[in-house]
Amino acid sequence: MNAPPAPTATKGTRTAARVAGAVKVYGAGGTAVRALDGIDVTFPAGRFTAIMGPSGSGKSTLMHCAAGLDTLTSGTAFIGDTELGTLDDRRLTLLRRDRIGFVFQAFNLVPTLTVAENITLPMDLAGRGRERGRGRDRDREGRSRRDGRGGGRHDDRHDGRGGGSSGEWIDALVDVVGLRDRLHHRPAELSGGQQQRVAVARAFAGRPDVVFADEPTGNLDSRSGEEVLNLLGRAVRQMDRTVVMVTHDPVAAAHADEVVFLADGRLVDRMESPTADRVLDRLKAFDGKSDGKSDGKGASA
Ligand SMILES: Nc1ncnc2c1ncn2[C@@H]1O[C@H](COP(=O)(O)OP(=O)(O)OP(=O)(O)O)[C@@H](O)[C@H]1O
Repeated sequence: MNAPPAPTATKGTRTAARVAGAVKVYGAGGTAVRALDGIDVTFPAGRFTAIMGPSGSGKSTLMHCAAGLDTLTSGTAFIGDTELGTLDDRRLTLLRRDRIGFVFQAFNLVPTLTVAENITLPMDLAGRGRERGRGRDRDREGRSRRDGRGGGRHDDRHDGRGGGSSGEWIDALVDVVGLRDRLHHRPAELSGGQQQRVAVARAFAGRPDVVFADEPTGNLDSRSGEEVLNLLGRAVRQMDRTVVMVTHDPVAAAHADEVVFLADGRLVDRMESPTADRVLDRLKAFDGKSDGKSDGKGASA
């Protein structure tokens, strides 16, 4: 077997998600809104990408269509090699469950379950034979790197460890999110930042192809928000995960490897290695342009 490539060599070479020619029109006739106006964008695996743009520029619509939560009016959306438009509702639901993680502004934890139970909930609901999940994941990732997740097969599901290599993964996640001493608490006993860290751990628990985060720090104070953003960054850089995050906040976007900018339903710019100041400057430039005539590429319904 070939030696696994160095992590940097794999960066940006696999595609976690992409849309091509993406158009989304809400409504019809005179009241139609063209929320996406022909977007081509690729979200590389193993990267943290932020989606930014003025209010109403189509960020959430892009995320929802890329994640299979909503359908495009025309164009295509892919998770890996799977074109979402070819899936019936059932297969789309399974794809979302098995291959995508979500983090929303509201933490959406189940109040009656412990932290550990919340983290493993999607896998438990799926009744995912951990064997099945593990095999699929291994097949997918084995191409690019050795996962080193083999191991014991004991199954103590609700202590946050789980069984076998999935358990080792959950175990590592619990440490990354810093929740080891909170595993048996209920969400109401946690701060907002801690609750969002549980939601982040839950999103990554099934080792999805990509985690989509929609304003994940919107309900948090800046310090807790910073912790959650650091966490997303660590998951990408230390655990080879993929994150696509919608945000209004240049400071949040600066945690990403790359920022894609939308304006009037179009992709207007990309920025590698962003800083908050550069992102802010770029947004100001849009504001100047979008007051009035946008940048000449404005969406028309
Ligand atoms: N369900 C809907 N029905 C009709 N129009 C919609 C719907 N959802 C979004 N829109 C419109 O589509 C456009 C893009 O909305 P979207 O929420 O994607 O933008 P956004 O960049 O995420 O905005 P914000 O930053 O304010 O959340 C807006 O003009 C919005 O009013």
